[in-house]
Amino acid sequence: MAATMRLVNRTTLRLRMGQQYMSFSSAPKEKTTCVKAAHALPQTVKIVEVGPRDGLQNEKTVVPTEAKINLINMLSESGLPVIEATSFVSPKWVPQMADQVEVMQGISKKPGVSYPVLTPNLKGFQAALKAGASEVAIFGAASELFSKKNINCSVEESLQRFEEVMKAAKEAAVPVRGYVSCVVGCPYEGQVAPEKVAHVAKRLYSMGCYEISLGDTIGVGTPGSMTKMLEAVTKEVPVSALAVHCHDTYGQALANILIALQLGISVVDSSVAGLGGCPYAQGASGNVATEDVVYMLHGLGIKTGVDLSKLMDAGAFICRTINRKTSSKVAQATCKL
Ligand SMILES: CC(C)(COP(=O)([O-])OP(=O)([O-])OC[C@H]1O[C@@H](n2cnc3c(N)ncnc32)[C@H](O)[C@@H]1OP(=O)([O-])[O-])[C@@H](O)C(=O)NCCC(=O)NCCSC(=O)C[C@@](C)(O)CC(=O)[O-]
Repeated sequence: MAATMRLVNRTTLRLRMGQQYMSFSSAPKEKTTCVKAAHALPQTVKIVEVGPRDGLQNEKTVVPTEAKINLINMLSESGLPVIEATSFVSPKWVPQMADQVEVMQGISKKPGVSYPVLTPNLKGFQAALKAGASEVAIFGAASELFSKKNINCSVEESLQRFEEVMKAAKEAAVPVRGYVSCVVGCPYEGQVAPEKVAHVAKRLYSMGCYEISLGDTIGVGTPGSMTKMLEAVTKEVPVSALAVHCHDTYGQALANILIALQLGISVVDSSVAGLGGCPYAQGASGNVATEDVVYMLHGLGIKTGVDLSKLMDAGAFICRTINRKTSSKVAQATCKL
């Protein structure tokens, strides 16, 4: 037993990223980490459902537009306040999102629900506006190599592009959310320094993003590394303007979300049935399942406004349609597959 424990402690976790293996040695550095300022948990949490975009963008076979529209409509009926619907990116880069206009025009927009879309540049922003989007998200990264692979420019160049989007968005009175990807680890660079994340988050906030979503794109974060990263970011951006976006590759997402809640964050991104992954971060698994987040939050007495049963119906629908097994533990446990 003791020998096994020593072995586990020495184990370097490896995440397969295409042909590369990045190492994330964990335990020793994190032993000294503790949550310094635990806030009272929030009474309500806003869940940002990213399944129709982040969840589906990585599917290899094209998901029929009608199925995407049905999924979004079912999610709207479950009480979710925000549903990221699609992205206005190049169809050459992400073919799965090529039907963005049809999706935006086909969904039944429920009053009170917002349907943001991703826009990497001015071209995407203008197309999104024309298709009826009333909220957009720009997406940067804390890692140079990921930025290059994902949006074909450096971090600084991306921030300059985003300034153009922000200017146009201000003129059109469109709210803009900002993402920072790779907030604890990058598939190409390994560990990412919390200061880099804080720098990009601050820039996005300063240019006018009303909310900054911190993405553990490849799901390597632990409560230790999340705490360090969040402590750095909260020095630069008010906690009320932060969200967390956790992928669940190493099964740490719920623990990481709980850490974020304890630090005062009350906006959580998640994906129904735990679908997803980023096309430019091969090997990373989907987002934390929305069903599991809702179950945990309700168990903590935190209000979300989400009807778990209707949410699970939406998860079951999309899993049947794309012939995938749900990653939601709650759906598995209740046999809503
Ligand atoms: C940003 C670009 C376009 C740069 O790509 P580029 O090739 O450098 O762009 P370009 O300006 O040189 O233009 C090349 C072609 O793309 C067109 N183009 C240019 N812009 C657009 C646009 N907006 N919509 C449609 N078409 C566009 C443009 O018109 C031209 O067309 P062509 O003349 O060759 O026919 C490209 O790299 C791209 O689309 N990348 C998107 C990648 C992506 O969507 N990744 C997944 C989302 S990020 C993510 O998942 C992480 C996140 C947010 O979830 C958080 C987390 O988990 O951490």
